Order: sequence, then structure tokens, then C-alpha cells
Amino acid sequence: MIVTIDGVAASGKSSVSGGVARALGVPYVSSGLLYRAATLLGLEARLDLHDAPAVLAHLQGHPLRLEPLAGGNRIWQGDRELTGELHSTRVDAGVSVVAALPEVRAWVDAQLRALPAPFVAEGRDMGTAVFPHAGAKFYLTASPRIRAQRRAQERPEDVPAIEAALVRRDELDRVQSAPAPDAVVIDTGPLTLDGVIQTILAQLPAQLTSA
Ligand SMILES: Nc1ncnc2c1ncn2[C@@H]1O[C@H](COP(=O)(O)OP(=O)(O)O)[C@@H](O)[C@H]1O
Ligand SMILES: Nc1ccn([C@@H]2O[C@H](COP(=O)(O)OP(=O)(O)O)[C@@H](O)[C@H]2O)c(=O)n1
Repeated sequence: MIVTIDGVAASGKSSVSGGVARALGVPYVSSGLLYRAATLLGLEARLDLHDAPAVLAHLQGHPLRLEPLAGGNRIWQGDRELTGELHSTRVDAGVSVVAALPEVRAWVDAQLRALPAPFVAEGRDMGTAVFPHAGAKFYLTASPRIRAQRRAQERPEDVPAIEAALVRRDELDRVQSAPAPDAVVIDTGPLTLDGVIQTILAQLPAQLTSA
């Protein structure tokens, strides 16, 4: 059983996926961490992030391991844990460039498809490209201002700067970030985190919640 939760930047995907996954007793899978880790490695190696062969060769030489736990995902390169370094402003600024490289997307998709189900998968294209046969699909939205206000709790910049960066990233991510035709779209703006989680749980097919 796979449930997909896609959506725009800072719409609540990872917090909501964690809550849904805990309620179902399964792990969640944060696909964005793989793109973020690929970006961090590329920045550290001073690669041109537009250079697909260079980024891919570097990834193949420095394999990443995603640990999809219900309580929060962790990601490793060899013995080094990268998780705490992935939500910086510099990774935010570079990640959409790396995520636009088809070779990197194919590499990430292969990592994700190798994970053992059941799980909740969150990202941009979980319900469209990666797991089109998922048992239930959701897509989260909220206005840029609300998302920036939420993210301001986690970043040093002020709300207008965060909002501008989110809008720019939404634009760069637009190609791979569209709701699946069979996804339920949820505007999280007027809802609490728990409200979003309960909305999703209430819409899951009975066979998923009893599995
Ligand atoms: N519906 C909501 N109401 C209030 N805060 C929320 C809601 N959803 C998410 N948040 C908060 O917004 C921030 C961004 O959420 P996060 O799960 O990291 O989003 P994403 O994975 O889409 O980037 C977190 O601080 C989270 O607690
Ligand atoms: N399935 C995915 C997940 C993330 N991404 C890319 O990775 C970036 C970071 O995604 P994320 O989900 O960790 O971060 P937020 O957008 O939630 O801040 C996105 O801006 C996309 O460029 C993607 O292209 N496809």
C-alpha cells in the first residue's frame, strides 16, 4: 500500500505525511531529501549544478541512503549523516536546478521504487511519475504568504524574503509539480496541521486504514 502526498513548497507535506504515516503505522518517504542531499554534495564539490553528467557521476561515486522512518526521515552519505544540513537557504536556492536534471530525477526515482511498501511518499511527483498506481493520492496547497509565515519559524530570513524564494522555487518546480488527475487537492491555509491529517485519514479507502 502506497499513499502519495504531493504539493508546493512548505505546504505541509512532510509534517502531514509524518502524521498520516504514524496513524497508519507505516514509515513515510521524503523524496525531497534525496534532491536536497544531491544538491548539498554538488555544492560541496563546487560542481556546476546545471551539469547533469557531473552531478550524476558525483552521486554515483558518493551513494546516498535514505532511511524512511515514521518519526522523521534521515539521509546518509556513507557514515556521514546529511539530514541536519539539508534545510539551509543555500540548499533551498540550488535544489530546483538539480531537480530539473532528468538524469538526477531518474536516479532518485530508482532509489524510491526500490523501497519496500507500505509507506506514505511525499514530494512533487509521487502520485504522477513515481507511484502512479498508489492506493490514494493527495496534493497540498496554501497561499505563498501563509507558507512563508510557516517557514519563517524555521529560517533566519524575514517573511517577504522567504515568500519571494518560495514563489521562485514553485515556478522552477512547476513542470514536475502538478496534481495527479486522481489526487484530492487540499488547501491547507485554513486548516491546522492536525486538521489536514484528519482530512486525509477520513478520505483513505477503508482497506488502507484497516491494513
Ligand atoms: N496546516 C498547517 N497549519 C499550520 N502549520 C502548518 C500546517 N502544515 C504545516 N505547518 C507547518 O509549516 C511548516 C512547513 O511544513 P513542512 O511539513 O515542512 O512542509 P513541506 O514538507 O511541504 O515543506 C512546518 O513548521 C509545519 O509545522
Ligand atoms: N518529488 C520531488 C521532491 C522534491 N523535488 C525538488 O526538491 C526540492 C525540495 O523539496 P522538499 O520537498 O524537500 O522541500 P519543500 O519544497 O517542502 O521546502 C523541491 O523544490 C523540488 O525542486 C522534486 O523535484 N521532486
